[in-house]
Amino acid sequence: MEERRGGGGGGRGSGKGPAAGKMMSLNEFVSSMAPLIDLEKAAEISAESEASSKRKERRGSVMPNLKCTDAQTGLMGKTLLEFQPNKGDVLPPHKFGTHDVVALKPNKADAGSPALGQGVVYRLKDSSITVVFDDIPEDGLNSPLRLEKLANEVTYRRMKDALIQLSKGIQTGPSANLVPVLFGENLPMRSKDAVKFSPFNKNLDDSQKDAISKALRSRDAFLLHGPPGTGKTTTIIEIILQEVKRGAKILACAASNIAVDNIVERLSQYRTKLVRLGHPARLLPQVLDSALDAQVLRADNSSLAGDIRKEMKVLNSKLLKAKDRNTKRDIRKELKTLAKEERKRQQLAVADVIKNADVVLSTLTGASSKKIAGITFDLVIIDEAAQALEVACWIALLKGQRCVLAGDHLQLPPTIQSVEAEKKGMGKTLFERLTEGYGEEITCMLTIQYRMHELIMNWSSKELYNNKIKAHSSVAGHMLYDLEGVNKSSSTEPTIILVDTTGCDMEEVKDEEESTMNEGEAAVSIAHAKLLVESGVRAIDIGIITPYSAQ
Ligand SMILES: Nc1ncnc2c1ncn2[C@@H]1O[C@H](COP(=O)(O)OP(=O)(O)OP(=O)(O)O)[C@@H](O)[C@H]1O
Repeated sequence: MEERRGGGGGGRGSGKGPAAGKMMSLNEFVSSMAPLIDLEKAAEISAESEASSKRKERRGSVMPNLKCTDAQTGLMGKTLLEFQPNKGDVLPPHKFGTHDVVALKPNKADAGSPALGQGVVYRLKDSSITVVFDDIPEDGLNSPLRLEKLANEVTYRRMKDALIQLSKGIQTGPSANLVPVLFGENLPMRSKDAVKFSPFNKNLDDSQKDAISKALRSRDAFLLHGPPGTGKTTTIIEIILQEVKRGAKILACAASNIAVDNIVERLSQYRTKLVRLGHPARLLPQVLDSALDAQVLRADNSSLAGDIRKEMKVLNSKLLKAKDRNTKRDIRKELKTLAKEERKRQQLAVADVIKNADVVLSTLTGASSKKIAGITFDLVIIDEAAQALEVACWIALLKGQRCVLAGDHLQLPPTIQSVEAEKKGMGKTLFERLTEGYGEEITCMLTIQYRMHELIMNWSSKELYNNKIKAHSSVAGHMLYDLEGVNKSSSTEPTIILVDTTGCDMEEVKDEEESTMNEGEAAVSIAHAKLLVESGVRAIDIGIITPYSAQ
């Protein structure tokens, strides 16, 4: 049995539901978002590439004058190149991070000149940077080189593609029933009876169990509202396990690689058949075993492909030695047939791994991978959905019949670079839009938090969550001096210290990139951190956060 939420009326196939009118229509969404994607793309590209080479060096998005010091094959057959500075022992100051997409160019090449290769940053040390390339750049590696951080244009193309698909192909696609609900044309539905389940995680609290039961009842869209530390990811893991148990095939996504890896890591503790899509250089080492490339390498079809490659190597050396034209022609023909067979075997191996997986995990943009094109998922789960652009969510949502979005729209929204795109609504998330449109009909909020002392929690609980959050007894009164080796002192006894620096002659200044800093306040933070270390707190357990990079 099924019931429709929102008080009878309207509903699937019967025209507009009551939510229509207050929710944005599909047409409005598509026509307003398309130009905003262009604005955002232009903002990112101009930030990265319009600056002069020297300015980019100063900003740290170009690393000049490097030498290639090591080349290795590894990481699932890909090539790892290590670079070190030509002058001195340490890399210049830079803003490169692991996972960044970079272009390798001759050091003196013009700004727009073609790259020797494009890769992903794999490892960073003070003295070297290691980049993974799918193919080894053929030449130029012996001369001075530079690396340039690239703007990620692919992401914008994928978002545009999702918009195009959304505007035309939705009547027949996997998400044909979901789309009208997410645009307020049909009302959300759920099965009439509560769903009973036997949890895999025996520690779940009542608010988590309630949310899981409601998610399992939902026939289309469900929102899991998780304030900080309330076990949103813990709850998602249980939803995935319960859905797999009842035979669902799931696509689990998040905007960032790190959030996806977090789910992979926690899910790997159970016996779930899962596969993680994405470039191996972008994955945490502890999830590499779940990576598609790793599973493909272990597959039968893949070892057949390997045998074919060996055969091709032998033929290639024969070809080099062959003198007779006819022999050469025959070898080339055979090589062509083998190459075709090798590609087919690789594709079969990939398709097998994906077909056998109950849970496929990727970033939202990664969900546009050809490897899962044409696959329908029973459920699409998006973690950190309140920090993801709605257009990016659609890349994944178009592949699913139902969705669970987990997040907290009362925390920070996604970062938008273009001021105009932000003003025109690009940062409004699907999570927030659905919360406004359907509210509690499709939402469940987790209410017990497992991270903060209750004095820290009280402010946000009161201001943002209607006083509904309770601290679990394991954390409600925990103190720094409860940690092993930490003494009671004036710095470890207080739960919160607010330092008012007004009138202390601590003025803000701007650095050359117009980023703000305040040396006096930095000194206060450092002094406090030192006091904590003197009281026995491990330096590695202290975090210092500031809103500006210069600070
Ligand atoms: N029912 C529970 N019993 C005990 N500990 C729990 C429970 N649920 C969650 N936790 C713990 O609380 C912490 C936060 O959980 P989790 O990472 O799932 O929350 P989250 O809401 O996703 O976090 P974030 O605020 O970072 O988004 C973790 O250390 C987790 O092990």
